[in-house]
Amino acid sequence: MDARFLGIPELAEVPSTAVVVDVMRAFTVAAWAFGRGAERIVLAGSPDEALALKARHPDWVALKDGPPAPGFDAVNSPGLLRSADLGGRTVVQKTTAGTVGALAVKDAPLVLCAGFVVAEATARLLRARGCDDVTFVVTGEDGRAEEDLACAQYIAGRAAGTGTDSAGFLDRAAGSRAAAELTEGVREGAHPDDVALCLELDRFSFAMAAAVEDGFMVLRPYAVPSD
Ligand SMILES: O=C(O)[C@H](CS(=O)(=O)O)OP(=O)(O)O
Ligand SMILES: [Mg+2]
Repeated sequence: MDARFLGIPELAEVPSTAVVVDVMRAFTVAAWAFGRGAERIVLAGSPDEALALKARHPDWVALKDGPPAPGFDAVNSPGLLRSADLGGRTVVQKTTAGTVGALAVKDAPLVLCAGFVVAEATARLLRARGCDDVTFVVTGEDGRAEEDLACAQYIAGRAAGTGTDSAGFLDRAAGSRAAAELTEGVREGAHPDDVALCLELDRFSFAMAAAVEDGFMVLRPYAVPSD
């Protein structure tokens, strides 16, 4: 497999297959939302767009990163979301890195969003589709976020079938700046279990695929058959 690892500012062309990685915390949160029953996640381009969607659809669940904010129902924390009942709900998500990365590749024919919690399912889907040219979007810190790069490289290894061992990749993520900021309380809207939840390898068996629907980038769980 031909894999490249790019930060959001480096995305010059539309990739044929994009895997957008945000371990801490957007796509760990997205996976938990599906795990708690959400039907779909609309990826919003701005807080104002998220609030406008919420105003039009009061039953939708508006979520953004940072501290709790007026008009939003939830924050970007797996620890805080894991007990929510989201059965059948539509979630609107806006974050600093993850949702921005997915929107940056919205024209790609296949867009997967991933973190360690859906790593194997994502790799399995890449294998099943025979994707041999994959752009990994390393969303954090303009492509330098260690947790996202480690996860992207891990998924690439698994997709290539090289028998990649997870331990070193998870250690890199555990030692990342994002993990430290979450642990030290620098990032707002956090739960003490967030880092551990973001490092829970293959917590979920589905992958997550995003596509444009009615003008919006919509993320849905994707059941991947075992190979
Ligand atoms: O909520 C997060 O952890 C981050 C926010 S920031 O990087 O601390 O500003 O957003 P994400 O898009 O999930 O990386
Ligand atoms: Mg992040």
